[in-house]
Amino acid sequence: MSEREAIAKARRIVVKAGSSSLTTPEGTIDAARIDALVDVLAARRDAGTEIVFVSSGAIAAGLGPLGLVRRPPDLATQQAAASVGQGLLFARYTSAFTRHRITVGQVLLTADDMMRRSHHRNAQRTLAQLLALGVLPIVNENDTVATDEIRFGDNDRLAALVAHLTRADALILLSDVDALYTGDPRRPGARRIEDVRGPADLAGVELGGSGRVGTGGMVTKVEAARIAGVPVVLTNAASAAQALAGDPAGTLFHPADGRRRSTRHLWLAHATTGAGRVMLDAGAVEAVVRRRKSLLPAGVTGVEGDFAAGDPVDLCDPAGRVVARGLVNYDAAEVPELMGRSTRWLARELGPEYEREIIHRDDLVVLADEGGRDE
Ligand SMILES: Nc1ncnc2c1ncn2[C@@H]1O[C@H](COP(=O)(O)OP(=O)(O)O)[C@@H](O)[C@H]1O
Ligand SMILES: N[C@@H](CCC(=O)OP(=O)(O)O)C(=O)O
Repeated sequence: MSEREAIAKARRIVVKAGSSSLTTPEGTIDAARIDALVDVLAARRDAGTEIVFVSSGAIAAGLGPLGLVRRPPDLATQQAAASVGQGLLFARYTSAFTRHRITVGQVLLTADDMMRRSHHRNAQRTLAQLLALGVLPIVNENDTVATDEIRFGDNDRLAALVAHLTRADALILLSDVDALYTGDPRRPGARRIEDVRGPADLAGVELGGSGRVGTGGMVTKVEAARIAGVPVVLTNAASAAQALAGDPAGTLFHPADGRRRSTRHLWLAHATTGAGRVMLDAGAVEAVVRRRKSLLPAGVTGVEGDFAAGDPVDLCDPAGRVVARGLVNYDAAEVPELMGRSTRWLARELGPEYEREIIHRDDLVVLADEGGRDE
């Protein structure tokens, strides 16, 4: 079965629509386009496929009501716009889907919900229960509380992680361009790309920035396709029906073979940046990278940055190369006192709570797997 056929037959699909497909240049909801898209999603739902809809547009839809003409640069005004726009957006979805007798449920996620184990399980359970109850979940980032440090910003990577979280069979990314091009299609000479089977198909492709109201441009869409682990179609909202039907619309990203990684690990590897750096000696690199062990204080030689317990941090080898990323169990200020010490010594001298590892192996992702990263 081809991947297009697999999309046509998929039992569960995540569909993501970008701000530019849902809002007008005046910063209001584009009711006609929303209704048209809802008709397409409802038709596929009625045919028996579970749909999880990831909708951007909260910030863009809040601009008009606040008298703003363009996306504000500061986070506080973006958060305020999202607060206004998300309510309007969801009200529109509720009435549009109700015409099809489909009940919708609003799910607002933060990056933490993808990363921290307890939050992650919670989000997974909620989405599974909504689907089990026949509800169509409509997901967005919880922009009103997301701060710059813990923010996805774009919904492309969020949609890819939601595809993992819900074990969807396919991901459809709807934008204001009908496909991926060899360069920004607003400039002459850009050619359309039908299929992306691996990094070689992206060699020389210029992944430009976003359009009028979107975030991330093509970079985050290609990143989303890389981490989704299922077939991904990138096209415009007007071609949503063809994309869902498995017809040749937009660009098809074929999933890479190989083991599927957990959503949390994908998030750590692809969607976070380290809040600081922890330097490892050669023995610790060997333990973490080769033997997939937890990072113990004994193998730490230094620390940089001002992170707090629970933050993602980069782990560097003695040459300064980032080899792994993980959720750290200590604040940056605590680490120097623990470095080079055995956990037994620390427990005896400082108390049993210091027996814990710097990073537990379940909270670690080895970036050397990805060919390493020099940062
Ligand atoms: N190589 C490329 N192929 C297609 N579109 C591109 C490319 N480089 C940049 N773009 C631009 O990316 C924009 C879509 O990204 P974005 O504005 O973030 O969309 P959305 O709001 O749908 O997420 C398009 O308007 C397009 O002009
Ligand atoms: N969560 C944000 C999404 C930000 C954004 O612009 O995303 P996108 O249009 O998908 O590139 C919102 O609803 O405004």
